[in-house]
Amino acid sequence: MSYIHLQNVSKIYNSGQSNEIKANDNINFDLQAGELTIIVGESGAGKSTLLDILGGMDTVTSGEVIINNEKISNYNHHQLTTFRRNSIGFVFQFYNLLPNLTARENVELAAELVPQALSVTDVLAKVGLSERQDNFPGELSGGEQQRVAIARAIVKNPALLLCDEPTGALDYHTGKKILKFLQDFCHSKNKNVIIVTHNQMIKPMADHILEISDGKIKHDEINSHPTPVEEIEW
Ligand SMILES: Nc1ncnc2c1ncn2[C@@H]1O[C@H](COP(=O)(O)OP(=O)(O)OP(=O)(O)O)[C@@H](O)[C@H]1O
Repeated sequence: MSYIHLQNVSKIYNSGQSNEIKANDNINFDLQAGELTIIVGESGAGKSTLLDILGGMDTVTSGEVIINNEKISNYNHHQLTTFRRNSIGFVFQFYNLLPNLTARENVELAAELVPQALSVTDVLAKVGLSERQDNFPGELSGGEQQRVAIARAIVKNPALLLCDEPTGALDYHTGKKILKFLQDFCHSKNKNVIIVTHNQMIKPMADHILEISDGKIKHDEINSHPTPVEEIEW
């Protein structure tokens, strides 16, 4: 059984109206446990919609979403909240940190949500922020803020880490470090990481590549020899 299974998944906005949009249009794919997956496509292709569905932040119009043997497409609001809290780490393009909490406090807040949290001190060390943990987000660089956001996501020890354009606000070298961290995290911990991007050049880093266009999966490829991020130029 695949770790993630999507069958005939559609998400239609403004259904039946003149401005109807098929953001996701009959999507089918399977992801195996431990895969780093890149979902790539142009702006408006339906990437964020798909990521939100996988993370239980949005619901499907039709179709089935099964994650770790749980049919989350049948979940009610309360079940989705529990699923998100316990199983999902989410990394956003613009970090979404709480500005009035220090780096450490941002991570602690997430750790308090779940029973299986990792050590806040260890996770901050892992992302290289031990020295900056008492700084507020406004005192940190973009790369440092994104590392706080990643620490906040992984301290929950989630089975599934979802990243929506995680390097979109970062310069080339900082972005590369963040992608290397995500690749190492996935492969060393055997976790599932899904990265949404419009950057075709980073596809070789993934174990699994899904190309999306007009809400449809246009290409589904397994890469049995992913390239280490440090060897990719873009
Ligand atoms: N809440 C909504 N109501 C109506 N239309 C929406 C809504 N959310 C997204 N859409 C539309 O669905 C389509 C897919 O949007 P989505 O955000 O998933 O694309 P994306 O590939 O993530 O784009 P980007 O890279 O620009 O973020 C777009 O046409 C968008 O305008």
